[in-house]
Amino acid sequence: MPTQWKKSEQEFERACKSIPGGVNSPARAFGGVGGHPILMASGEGPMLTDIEGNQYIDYIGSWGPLILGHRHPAVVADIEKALHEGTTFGAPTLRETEVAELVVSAVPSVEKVRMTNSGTEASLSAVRVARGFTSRNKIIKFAGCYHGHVDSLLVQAGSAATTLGIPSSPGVPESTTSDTIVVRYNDLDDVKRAFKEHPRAIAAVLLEPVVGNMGLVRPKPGFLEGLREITQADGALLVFDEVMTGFRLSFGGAQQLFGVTPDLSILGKVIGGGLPVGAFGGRAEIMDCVAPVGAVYQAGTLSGNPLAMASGLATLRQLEQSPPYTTLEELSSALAEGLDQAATDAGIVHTVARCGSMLTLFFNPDAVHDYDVACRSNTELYGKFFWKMLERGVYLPCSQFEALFVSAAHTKEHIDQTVEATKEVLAQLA
Ligand SMILES: Cc1ncc(COP(=O)(O)O)c(C=O)c1O
Ligand SMILES: N[C@H](C=O)CCC(=O)O
Repeated sequence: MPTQWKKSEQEFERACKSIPGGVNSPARAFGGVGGHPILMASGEGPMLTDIEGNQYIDYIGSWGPLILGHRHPAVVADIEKALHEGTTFGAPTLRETEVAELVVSAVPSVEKVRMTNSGTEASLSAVRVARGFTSRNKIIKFAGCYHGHVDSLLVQAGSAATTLGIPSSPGVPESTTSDTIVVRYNDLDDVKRAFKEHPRAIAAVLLEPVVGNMGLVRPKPGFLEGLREITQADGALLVFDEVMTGFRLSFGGAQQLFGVTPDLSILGKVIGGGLPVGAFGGRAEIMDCVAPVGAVYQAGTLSGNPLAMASGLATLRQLEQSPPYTTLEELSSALAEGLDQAATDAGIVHTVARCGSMLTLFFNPDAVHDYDVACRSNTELYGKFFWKMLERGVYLPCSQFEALFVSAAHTKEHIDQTVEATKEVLAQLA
């Protein structure tokens, strides 16, 4: 390790003695780029500072939640206020209703919403509700989509499962995944085939409407609309996992951007503004299946806890009152164009994919529209690119199979600096 990361190396080795792989989530382990993770100490706006004082322009934003950047003053102030009132009561609070009302007003599919502590919890609860509501068991998921570490969905999952080459995890019994049908993203024929094989047996089609977990992959025109038609015709539920895209691609998420309304939505990341939150919501008749109104059991000691609700509420209010989406679009499109041009100038085979403030520079000759194409990317080159960018103070995803996130705290100067660094690095790697 270069000398500026000596302390990180030592501290990471120390962590490995008491934490599996030294990390509390495998996506942070640098498995896709080699070497040790850098331990971070603080964040401010779009910048991260590591434990040795090195600074980075941060394009991770904690893997998506920090759309306003680190320590946005309005978010910090509301968390501090909540902290002084009490961290948890195990009883309903006003903030929970306020967050729920905001989500209902913003997200087209959501008439009622239940809070959880993570996207994983929200996904597993949404699947249970879909099964309870339809009295069917089978679930369609798409190769390369990631919905958290839910047993029944941990099949050909994207994110670190792809980075680390774990197509299906030991510890997940076949009996748990036998009702999971995996089909190809952006391939309506594959979906139709599954419905033909299992008529009126499929509870839900679950997907990331824009995928962030095999790198950024956009839905082809007509794909989401096609899924809406197929599910409606069969009586299956359409479930959008908007943990990454919710409140990021627009205030109403990908469903608002693409004009396709699912039956259920899964939320996380931005909705917690950097504290642990997930949520699932949908039409009232479906959500009323959930206990205590209905019989589908779902619960959580700390669900909707005051600190997380304060952080989420402050973030959502900020997004509603000063929408950053036009600025995010401008910054992100300038970044995508800059990366594209830098790779073209260096003569490096690549393709850039972007939707709003999420994007990926794939070292891949083909437009990436599904998992198989994504997996043909040059991950070795990506690893070299990642480290050289880090040396220049740009913190990118530590895997080819993760998206990069631009925040409202980034400025044109940060984007220009990043593009300059990319030009230098790719010229060296050509
Ligand atoms: C689309 C998607 N769904 C679900 C999850 C799971 O969320 P969490 O990590 O909060 O459990 C993630 C991220 O991890 C995600 O990106
Ligand atoms: N891609 C993952 C989720 O979005 C990254 C976060 C994690 O699993 O730690």
